[in-house]
Amino acid sequence: MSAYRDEDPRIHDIKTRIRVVPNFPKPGIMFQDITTLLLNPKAFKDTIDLFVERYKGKNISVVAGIEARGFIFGPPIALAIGAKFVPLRKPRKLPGEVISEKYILEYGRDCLEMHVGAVKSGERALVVDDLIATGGTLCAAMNLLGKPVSC
Ligand SMILES: O=P(O)(O)OC[C@H]1O[C@H](OP(=O)(O)OP(=O)(O)O)[C@H](O)[C@@H]1O
Ligand SMILES: Nc1ncnc2[nH]cnc12
Repeated sequence: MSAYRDEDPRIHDIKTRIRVVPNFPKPGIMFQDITTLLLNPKAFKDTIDLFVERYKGKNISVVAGIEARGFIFGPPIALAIGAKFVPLRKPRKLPGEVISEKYILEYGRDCLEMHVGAVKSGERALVVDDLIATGGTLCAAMNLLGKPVSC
C-alpha cells in the first residue's frame, strides 16, 4: 500500500525495487542500491517517465548528470525532454578546460568538474542523480552550474 493517499502507484513499485544494504561501504551507512531497480525494465522506464512527465515543457535546455549514477538516469531524461546532457565528472576525467567544486560526502570528500562552455549563461538546468544523502553533492553541482566563467 502507498504511504501517501495520492502517491503515483508507480512510485511504490520503484521503492520496492531499490535494495537497501546495511553497513556498506562503512558501518552505519544504509546503502540504497539502484542496480536492482535497473534489472526491471518497467520500473526503470517508470522512473524515467516520472521525471519526464514532471520536467517536459518546462524550458529546460540542460540536464546535468552527476557521476556516476546520474549518468544512468540523466541521458534518457535529457533525450525525452529535448535537452542537452552535460556530465558533471569526478576530478581529472574531463579532457578540456574545466571548472571545479569541492564538497563533503557522507563517507569522504570529493570534487565535481564540468567543461567550460558546456552550459551558457541564462540556461535552465535540471540536475540528475540517484539519491540525496547529506545534499553535499547536489549543492556542489548547483554551485558549479551557477559559477561565473571568464573566458
Ligand atoms: O547527498 P550526498 O551526501 O552528497 O550523497 C549523494 C551522492 O553519493 C553518491 O555518489 P558517490 O559520491 O558515492 O559516487 P559514485 O556514484 O561515483 O559511487 C550518490 O550517487 C550521490 O551522488
Ligand atoms: N546511503 C547511501 N546509499 C547509496 N549511495 C549513497 N551515497 C551516499 N550515501 C549513500
